[in-house]
Amino acid sequence: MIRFEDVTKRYPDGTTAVGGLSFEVSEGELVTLVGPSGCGKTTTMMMVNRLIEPTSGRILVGGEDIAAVDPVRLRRRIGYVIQQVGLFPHRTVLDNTATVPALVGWKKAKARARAAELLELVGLDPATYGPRYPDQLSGGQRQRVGVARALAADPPVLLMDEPFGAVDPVVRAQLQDEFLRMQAAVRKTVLLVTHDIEEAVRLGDRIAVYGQGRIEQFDTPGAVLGSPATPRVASFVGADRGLKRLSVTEIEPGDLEQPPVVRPDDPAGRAAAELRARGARWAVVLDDRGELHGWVGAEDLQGGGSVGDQAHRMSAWVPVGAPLKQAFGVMLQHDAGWVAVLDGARFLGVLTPAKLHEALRRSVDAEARGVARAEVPFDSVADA
Ligand SMILES: Nc1ncnc2c1ncn2[C@@H]1O[C@H](COP(=O)(O)OP(=O)(O)OP(=O)(O)O)[C@@H](O)[C@H]1O
Repeated sequence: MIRFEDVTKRYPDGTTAVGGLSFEVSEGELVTLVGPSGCGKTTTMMMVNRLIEPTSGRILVGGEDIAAVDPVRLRRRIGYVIQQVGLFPHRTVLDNTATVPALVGWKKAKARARAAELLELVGLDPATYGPRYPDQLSGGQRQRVGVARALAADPPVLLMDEPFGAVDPVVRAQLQDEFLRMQAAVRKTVLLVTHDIEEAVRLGDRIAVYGQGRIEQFDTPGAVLGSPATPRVASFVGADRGLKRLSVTEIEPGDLEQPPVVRPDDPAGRAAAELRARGARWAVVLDDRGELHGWVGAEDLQGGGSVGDQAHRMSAWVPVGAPLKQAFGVMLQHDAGWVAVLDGARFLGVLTPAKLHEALRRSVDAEARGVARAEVPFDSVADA
C-alpha cells in the first residue's frame, strides 16, 4: 500500500535526513517508526503526503508513484494526525471533525452526520462534546478529536506523528487502547512515528527501528525484542527487552503443563492417592465438561468427604492467547506458583514460571527460524 524505493532526503544545508530507504507497508498494516530524536522519522512520514519532497527515489501509495499525483488530491486519501492537534479554536468539535468532508464538497448535513459517527468511534459522545470548542476539552479529548478528524473522509492511509505524545502516561495508555480497538474495526494502513519503544511495540504490527537516517531493523515487535539486528537496536530497545517481550508473546496451548485432574464428586481418599502416585502437591478440579471447578491441595484431602467439598475457587487464571505478561501479573497478584489457562470456560492446562520462561525462549527461537512456536522442539531450549 505504501512503498519506499531507495528514498533519500537531503536538505539544502547538506543534512542527509534519510538515505536509501526501502520498505513496504501492506494494506491494513500498522507500522511504527521508532528511534532517537533527529533520526529521520518525521521526514520519512512527511514525504508520504508530499509535505517534504524526496531528493531521490520513489514512493508509491496504492501502486501509484506519488510524484505524479497532485498533492491536494493525494492528501485527501491520507489522514494526518500530529501531536499539536491543530484544531480550529473558533469552530465547534463537530465542525472541526467535519472539516475534510466539507472541504471535499459533502453536503453539510452529511458531513456533520459523519463527524458525529466518528466522535462516537473515538469515544466522545457527540451530543456532549460536539457543540464544545477545543479549549473546553482535556488534552486527551483534543487528541481524540484529532484522530476523528483525520478519519473523517475515510482515507485508506493514516499518518500519525507522535499522536499520543502530549498527554500524561495514564491517558496515553488509554488512547493507545482505544486506538487499537478502533484500528481493529477500520483497518487503515498506518504509519505512526514515536520515540517511545514501548508505544512502538504495543501498537505496531511491525516496527521500523531507525538509526541515524536509516532503518536498522524492520520486523515484528517480537522479533525486534527477541533478536535485535544490530547493537544499536539492542541498546535502543533496552536491557529489559526480555520483559518487554513478555507483553507481545501470547500463551499457546503447547506452552502449558498438565497437572493431575480430579472431579468434584471423587472421594477425597482416592484423589489423595492419585496425587501421591504422581508426586504432586495439588490437582485441578474439573467437571464432566472439562470446565474449571477450582483446585485442591494434597493436605485439603486428608479430612475425607468428596473433592468438591474441599476445593478452592481458582482466581488465578488467564485466557489462552493472552500475553505472557498478563499471566505473570496474575501469578504475582495472587502470589501463586501457576495460573490456569482457559479457552472460554474449558481448562487447557497451567502455566508455571518455568513454562513461562520456556515459552519465551521458544518464541525467540521460532521467530529467528521463521517457524511456528509449536514447531520448536522443547529440548532445543531446555539446556540453554
Ligand atoms: N528543514 C530542514 N533543514 C535542514 N535539516 C533538517 C530540516 N528538517 C529536518 N532536518 C534534519 O533532518 C534530520 C531528521 O529530522 P526528522 O525531523 O525527520 O527527525 P525525527 O526522527 O522525526 O526527530 P524527532 O523525534 O526529534 O522529531 C535531523 O537531523 C534534522 O535536524
